Amino acid sequence: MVSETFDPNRWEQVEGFDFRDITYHRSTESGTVRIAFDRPEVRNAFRPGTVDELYDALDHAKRQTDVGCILLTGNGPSPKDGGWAFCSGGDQSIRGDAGYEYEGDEARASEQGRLHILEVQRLIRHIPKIVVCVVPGWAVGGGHSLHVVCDLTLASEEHAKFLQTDPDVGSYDAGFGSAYLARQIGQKKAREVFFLGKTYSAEEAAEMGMVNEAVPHDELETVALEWGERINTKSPNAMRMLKYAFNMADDGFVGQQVFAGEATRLGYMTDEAKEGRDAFNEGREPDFSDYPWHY
Ligand SMILES: CC(C)(COP(=O)(O)OP(=O)(O)OC[C@H]1O[C@@H](n2cnc3c(N)ncnc32)[C@H](O)[C@@H]1OP(=O)(O)O)[C@@H](O)C(=O)NCCC(=O)NCCSC(=O)CCC(=O)c1ccccc1C(=O)O
Repeated sequence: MVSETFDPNRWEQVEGFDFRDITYHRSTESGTVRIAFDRPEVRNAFRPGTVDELYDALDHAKRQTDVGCILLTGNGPSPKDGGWAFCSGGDQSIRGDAGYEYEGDEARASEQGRLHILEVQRLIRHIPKIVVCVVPGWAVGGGHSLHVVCDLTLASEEHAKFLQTDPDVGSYDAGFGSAYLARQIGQKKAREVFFLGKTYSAEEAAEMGMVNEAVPHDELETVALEWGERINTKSPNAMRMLKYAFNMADDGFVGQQVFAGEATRLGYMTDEAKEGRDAFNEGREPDFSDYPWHY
């Protein structure tokens, strides 16, 4: 069993990977993929290998031109105590003095401690698809930050709980996890999340504006798939440009660069740009006289 909320009839495993800490499936019905943390016995805490796998799956999903939606979730429940989690952040049991350390992998044992979940955050931020965080239980610490950076969040009414423990363990996501959270729920509330470390239900998180919808636990993945189907009916160009437009105001020159890159791609697709390319390759002056100065 992948997860109690997972319907095996609606998914097929993506071939070519041998993941240990995550699962990766593609919908049999729409251009939606499902990537899930698979360490339910530790509330889906991530270790460096988990982060590597997550990055690889997201990067693979990014390159599928018939996929418009990525569901990021956590498998469960825990076989130990039945508890549910999306993700409880960095695995504290393998945290070294300078980051999280590879374990059980002698080839990588000599590597520096890693803090590369931030690379995953940036990939989610810039991936030209809609990423929906599907929260079946705890979203805590670095797991909370991951939900913040996703485009949408759907949560289990009964089991989802949102909590920031970063300062309890001497950690601080001073990027999207905090500053972008403040954009979503306001400065006072975001400071409350970190400075008081209260636990919020799915309903409270929706009221605060950091969750889009809370639905019954049994319907969580059905609704998530419906969202995926809905997203996939829309224009890929429009969705990509909108995502980058939403990001741009907060992302400075990097946001502008990502948006502008897509604008350049659209430009390349025009006959006008092709004339410039063809003229160069044919060794002649370009003739743009057929192309209007649009206003
Ligand atoms: C998540 C809890 C609130 C759940 O509480 P509860 O339901 O009562 O369950 P427990 O009995 O506590 O836990 C069950 C079981 O799971 C183990 N476990 C839970 N979380 C973790 C974890 N994060 N690491 C390791 N193990 C974990 C727990 O020990 C139990 O094991 P047993 O053997 O059964 O006893 C609660 O568990 C909790 O508070 N967990 C800790 C949450 C936490 O503090 N997470 C770390 C926050 S810091 C972080 O994530 C930094 C990472 C990060 O994103 C980052 C930030 C800035 C720069 C870089 C980075 C980066 O790249 O990493």
